Amino acid sequence: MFSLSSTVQPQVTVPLSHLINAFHTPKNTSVSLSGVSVSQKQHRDVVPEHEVPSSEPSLNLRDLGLSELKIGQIDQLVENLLPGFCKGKNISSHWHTSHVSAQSFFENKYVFIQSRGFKTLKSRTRRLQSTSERLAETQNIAPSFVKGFLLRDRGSDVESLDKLMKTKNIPEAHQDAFKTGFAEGFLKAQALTQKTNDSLRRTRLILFILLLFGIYGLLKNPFLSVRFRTTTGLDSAVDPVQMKNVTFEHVKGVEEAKQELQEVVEFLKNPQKFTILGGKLPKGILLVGPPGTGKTLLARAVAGEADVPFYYASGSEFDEMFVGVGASRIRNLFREAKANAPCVIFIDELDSVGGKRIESPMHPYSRQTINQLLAEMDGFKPNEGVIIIGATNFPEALDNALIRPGRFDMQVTVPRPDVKGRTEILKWYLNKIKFDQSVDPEIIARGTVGFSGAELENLVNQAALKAAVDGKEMVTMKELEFSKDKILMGPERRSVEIDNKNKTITAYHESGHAIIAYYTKDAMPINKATIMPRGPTLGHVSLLPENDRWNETRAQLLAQMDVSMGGRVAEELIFGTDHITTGASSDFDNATKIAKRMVTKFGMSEKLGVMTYSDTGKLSPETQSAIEQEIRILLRDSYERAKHILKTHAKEHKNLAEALLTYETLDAKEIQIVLEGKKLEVR
Ligand SMILES: Nc1ncnc2c1ncn2[C@@H]1O[C@H](COP(=O)(O)OP(=O)(O)OP(=O)(O)O)[C@@H](O)[C@H]1O
Ligand SMILES: [Zn+2]
Repeated sequence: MFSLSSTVQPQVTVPLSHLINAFHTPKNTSVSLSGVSVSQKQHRDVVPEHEVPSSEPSLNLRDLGLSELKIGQIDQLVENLLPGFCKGKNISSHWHTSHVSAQSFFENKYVFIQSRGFKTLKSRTRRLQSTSERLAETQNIAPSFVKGFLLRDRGSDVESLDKLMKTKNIPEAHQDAFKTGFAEGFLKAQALTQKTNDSLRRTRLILFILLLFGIYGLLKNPFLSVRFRTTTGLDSAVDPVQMKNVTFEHVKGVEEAKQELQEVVEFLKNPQKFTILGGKLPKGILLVGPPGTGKTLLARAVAGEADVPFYYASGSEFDEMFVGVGASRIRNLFREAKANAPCVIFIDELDSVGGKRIESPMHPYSRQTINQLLAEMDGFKPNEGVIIIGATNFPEALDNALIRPGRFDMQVTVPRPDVKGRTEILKWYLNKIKFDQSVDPEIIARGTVGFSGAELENLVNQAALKAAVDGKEMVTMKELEFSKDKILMGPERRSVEIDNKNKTITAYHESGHAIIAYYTKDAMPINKATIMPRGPTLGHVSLLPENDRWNETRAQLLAQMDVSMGGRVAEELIFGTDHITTGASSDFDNATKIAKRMVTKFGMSEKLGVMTYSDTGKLSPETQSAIEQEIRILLRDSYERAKHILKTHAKEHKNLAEALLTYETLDAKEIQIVLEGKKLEVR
């Protein structure tokens, strides 16, 4: 059994203490920023999870509609919104104990709000003003400048709070966060359009709203912890977020994906007509790609282009502790969607609800959830006009049932942008800030290989921040280069380190396969090995059957098993059992499949004899356990053989991995040269 590394689990909550710390270290704006943005979702699988003690109240960034917090936003959040958010939560004692510097700050607010008066509001507003002034002083920048510079308008998504509160599916425990998010979005929107005076009036209004909600929350649910949000989903209604404002125009550098999705848009515009004309569409579309490449954005754009409702759900939301909650959420979601077809249902992080790995004690009811999802997908006809778009970074981790025909049977790859795409994305985000004539996005694009859309957006924002901190009027190449380097080399660009680490792991993994194939008599000869990611896979070794007809003898099957094992064993030998990756577990699956076939189909087991067991379900428990036992033995032996070979040829293994790291792809001849200990010619 392999438990896949827990870092795959999305982590989008930010402990309040981080925000507070961020706020309390105005000098270290960048450091504290990264402390917060560590939890931004695009870093979720490369950054180790924060230790968020369950008693620690935390904010869910996604609920705020944010992928990261920017300096101005932190300021605003902490100053205006968190108190409303914390209201009614049993948190004050927490601040007493562990956050001394934050304690007084928060206690103040706490008392503030409890006085429930307009005077309080006024003084809070004044306080707000003074803080931005204070910040401005320490940074030597004008507050309005900071705002105009950094807070881009995403506020057009925001409708009236009343309406949204009614129509959005928000578990009770999330409502405060939602309100905060709303108010936050509101602030953002008005930051662009309003002058300070005006904005203060609005801020006051928001504070008032929050205050009311705060009191309401206190009366209703005084000790509801933020992270514990399990029981409230059962009866919640689901309603769409209409995304009229997001179109394909907003998604840059993923032309192929857009083209593939164009047909879906046509379908959604007029489902009946589309099907009458003989058009056929999958029910489910899987958007596959690394984090931050715009999968969510694309899904919204599909709905936006077709002008239909967009239902958002995140796989991790279904990850519930109580029986039936996830399943019932799915049911509600589909019921609402079907009633409002044509529409788009988007399920982000599909792997966290539909992954193979979720059958673990950590996720006791996920099987129910996934079954419900499957039942719902089977339960309507293609012409009903409901399109389900799922997003995942790990398609190989998905439950096979999900990708069968009639379910998520269309895959659209959303890759990291190439240089042209990066240029477009940079231009797009540059146009939202003030930048100097001399700025050449293409130069930056050339230096940012491997950056995702979200990272490029971040780069531009960081440059703007830098310019603001330096008291400049505009962003120049200097700031862009600075933030590029900072992201590339600074502590927060862990993804580069991780990318390098991943590359190394992949190199050892793939050379593990190659070494076994090379030194095992009956294995197929190697065709090539590569660590270049192709589609969603990190790397691969391809083998060539010698003859057209690959006659599978027992020895050949065993060799095949060993080759499969090689990748996993290599990871274990080099990096230790703690670091075995997803890719490695699929090797193990592979080997298991072969072993199973050998025992049950090919009669290749001594113990069970020459017979086939076609329907394993009908066998006696004894026979079944004998089969399992045999499979286990085959796997164990294969594992040992692979381990032995890799240990014996540790030096060759290392050489090959290093050659792969240098050349990325090696063909059969080159592999042989390396394994014979000769030098590869520089290509
Ligand atoms: N191709 C792109 N064009 C424009 N903006 C982009 C692009 N990719 C990412 N972004 C920016 O980054 C943000 C995050 O992207 P998004 O949430 O769509 O990524 P994702 O692929 O869904 O990531 P995840 O896998 O983490 O959910 C977007 O809201 C957008 O601001
Ligand atoms: Zn492998």
